[in-house]
Amino acid sequence: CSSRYVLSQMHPMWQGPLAVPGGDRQSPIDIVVRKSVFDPALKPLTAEYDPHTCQQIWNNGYSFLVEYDDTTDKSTLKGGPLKDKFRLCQFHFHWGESNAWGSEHTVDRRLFPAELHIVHWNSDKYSLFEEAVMEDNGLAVIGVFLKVGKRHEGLQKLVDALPAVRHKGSVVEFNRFDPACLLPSNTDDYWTYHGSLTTPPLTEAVTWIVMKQHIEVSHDQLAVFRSLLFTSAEEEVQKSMVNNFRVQQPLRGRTVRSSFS
Ligand SMILES: NS(=O)(=O)c1nccs1
Ligand SMILES: [Zn+2]
Repeated sequence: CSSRYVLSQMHPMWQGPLAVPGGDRQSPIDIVVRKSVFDPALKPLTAEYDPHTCQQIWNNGYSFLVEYDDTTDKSTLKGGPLKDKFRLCQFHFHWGESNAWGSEHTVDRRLFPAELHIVHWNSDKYSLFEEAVMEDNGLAVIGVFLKVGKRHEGLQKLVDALPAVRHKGSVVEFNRFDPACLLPSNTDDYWTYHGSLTTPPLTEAVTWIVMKQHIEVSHDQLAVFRSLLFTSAEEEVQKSMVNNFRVQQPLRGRTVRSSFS
């Protein structure tokens, strides 16, 4: 998908000083469970992904993106808090150098070792990711927390391909991967709120859908994530790709809704 347009504007210093003008719905945030509001109108999510739309894995110098062909509506997300149909574009992760931290969202301040983001754009309203990324109702991102435990069999195919994209800028062909295998068994229980991309351009275009149930991956699988590099092959000093998460942002009066009571 064309999220490379968005992510290629990355620069390491975006973490801190970059204030988004008028940014009052930034992400990530801490989800305070007792302050979330149960909304019985929230529906179950319907994710229908065609594994054949999987195209490649790309190290963009910030994370590794598994990118999908988003020129048709073959892989879509609807339901949940969404009114429109959203097209799968890519998924990626954020993680720490240690298992003690790494996620972007937290639940009652609890940190997880990593967080999966499955990125979709509103194909009922827009015709390209680049357009949707600038609009309020443009994107829907599913967030799933990762915990260290038993090995995730579905993830292993992706883990085995990662050494081929060790350096920033590398791409490897990657086919037939269904991101649904990375969703928790229960996708009916989630929190949802309006926020932003957590990497540049940080636009406030995202309906966040954060799963209550986490998935488990093994310590060794997470170690392969940490073997990736922020730096390209040409750079003298190689830097491990770790701690690629944004600092938490103020809630600014937003309400986080829950699909469960
Ligand atoms: N980390 S994120 O899912 O908010 C994202 N940033 C840019 C494209 S997708
Ligand atoms: Zn992300």
